[in-house]
Amino acid sequence: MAGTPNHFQLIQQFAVTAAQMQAIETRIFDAGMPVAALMEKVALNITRRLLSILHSEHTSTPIKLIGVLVGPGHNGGDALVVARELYYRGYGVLLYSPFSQHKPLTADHLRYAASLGIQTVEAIAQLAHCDLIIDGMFGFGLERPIQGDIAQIVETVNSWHQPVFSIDIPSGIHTDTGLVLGKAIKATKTFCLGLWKLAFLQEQALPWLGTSELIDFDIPLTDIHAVLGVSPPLQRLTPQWAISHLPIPLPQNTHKYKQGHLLIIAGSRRYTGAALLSGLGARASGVGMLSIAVPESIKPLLSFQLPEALIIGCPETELGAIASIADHINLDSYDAIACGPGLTPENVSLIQTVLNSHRPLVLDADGLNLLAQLDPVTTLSNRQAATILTPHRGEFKRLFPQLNDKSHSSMEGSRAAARLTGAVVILKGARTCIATPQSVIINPESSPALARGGSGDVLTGLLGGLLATQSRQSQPPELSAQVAVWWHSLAGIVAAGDRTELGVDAFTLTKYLNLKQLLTHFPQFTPNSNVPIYNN
Ligand SMILES: NC(=O)C1=CN([C@@H]2O[C@H](COP(=O)(O)OP(=O)(O)OC[C@H]3O[C@@H](n4cnc5c(N)ncnc54)[C@H](O)[C@@H]3O)[C@@H](O)[C@H]2O)[C@@H](O)CC1
Ligand SMILES: Nc1ncnc2c1ncn2[C@@H]1O[C@H](COP(=O)(O)OP(=O)(O)O)[C@@H](O)[C@H]1O
Ligand SMILES: [K+]
Repeated sequence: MAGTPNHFQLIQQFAVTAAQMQAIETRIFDAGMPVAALMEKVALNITRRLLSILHSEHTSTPIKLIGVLVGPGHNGGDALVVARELYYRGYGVLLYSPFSQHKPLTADHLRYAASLGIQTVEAIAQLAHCDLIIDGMFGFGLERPIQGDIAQIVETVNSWHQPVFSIDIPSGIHTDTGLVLGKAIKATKTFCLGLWKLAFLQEQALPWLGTSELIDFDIPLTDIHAVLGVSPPLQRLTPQWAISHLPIPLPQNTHKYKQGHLLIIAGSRRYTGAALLSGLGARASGVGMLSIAVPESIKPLLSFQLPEALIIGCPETELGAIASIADHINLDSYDAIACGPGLTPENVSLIQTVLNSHRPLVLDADGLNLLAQLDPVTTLSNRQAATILTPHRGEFKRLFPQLNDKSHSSMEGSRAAARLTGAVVILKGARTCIATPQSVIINPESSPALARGGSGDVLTGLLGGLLATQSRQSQPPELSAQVAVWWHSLAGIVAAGDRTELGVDAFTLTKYLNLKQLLTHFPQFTPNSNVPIYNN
């Protein structure tokens, strides 16, 4: 039935540590699934996917000979089953295992492979002429840094040019932190097994993971819930979730004010474009009414570019920043306020006025830099209405110097900031985290095409618009944050697909926010379908 998620779609929302994955596997084994049977199932699923890639993708060299790195544990066991299957499908296969000891199941598969006549080589150099390398050295059982001979092997493989497909995780990457333990295989593609591991959500791991995909092996949802809880505090943001919470279709009897009225406070004589880009982001959100407060001198430009918006000219400072909110503006009459892009850090009293309002508020860019000059924790804790902060790493450090611990991941940092302030914290980057005091949701897919001036301003407008509409419908602010982050990054991905990663300036990005065009990529999901995130 359309809109009913299947197992593969349902498990996309979870992310696990090595310990959680082990606990889930233990439950499966305790319930009676034989370890060897599960290994066979997992590896056959990997093989099926691998073969479909080998048959469909145009590689510069046809893949005939495949080198397989075999570790001492069950990651090595998986690799050996894959190797055996590839051998039977007619591929040349060379095994290399630089370990004297293997777990019993892995040792059995190694022995069986030898009995079939699959060749084992004695030196890594003998794999140099393989067309593809499969990395089955270490998975989530990596427990100490890779050193010595194994480190040399990893370096040698990384110096080659053929594709490398890693099983579960590139060997050497820590499953939880995504950090390199000593040395790590640089994969072209990684087949993550069963459930997404935390490393796949950590920016530092991205250069090693290559493209990544999940290989499902039907882990029962009851086991996942038993280990992670029914509402896990850490989740992945999925298209299904975001699409099901888009505020469409509109009620037939709605009117423009019911669809929310957003006030954007942005821009200066120096940063005109920031106000415009936020306005265009808000336009794409479909918000019912849009007002934009800017310094008087840039009002004509905004009026020309956004004819549907109400542009409010404000008194300005000598340098062309907003000096004060125009007298006739009642901040509390809007459904939401988005404040910050292009303001300049000149006027702290402006941000104080905005913070004193009783409306849901998005603070971005100079709005955050101005907030940093106040006491952010006390100021935000005292706010009556919802606040959403959208810092990038630099702004985050200025706002929360007390959380500036380099060992903190984005997920830990954003969660700590949300707990300190009560705000929703969107910590932007390649893997944007959306934190509330209770939970963190991470956007697992984006495009580096967005790493470009002005794309954050677009997000602020889009988010502000959604917040104005959805707060009218009593939706929690984090929901608007999640939908906006997903929508914005999908626009970046699709735009980069059409125009290359260099072709996505912020203005072009606003054109790609066209929802109809974006939804064609997910015909299986229905907007506003109210699917609970932990539906099973
Ligand atoms: N039971 C199964 O068949 C399943 C297997 N899976 C596979 O099993 C893997 C986990 O298996 P294991 O728990 O055996 O762990 P691994 O195969 O990841 O590695 C553990 C082995 O490596 C050794 N080791 C760890 N760090 C080392 C280092 N730095 N240098 C040298 N040796 C080191 C350990 O002593 C141990 O022998 C997963 O990543 C996955 O590939 C699961 O994905 C699915 C279910
Ligand atoms: N490497 C990357 N991959 C994916 N998205 C990125 C990357 N770098 C930045 N982004 C996204 O681009 C946007 C940049 O926002 P921001 O830094 O505020 O830029 P600006 O202030 O110029 O508008 C954010 O949404 C961020 O998540
Ligand atoms: K691996």
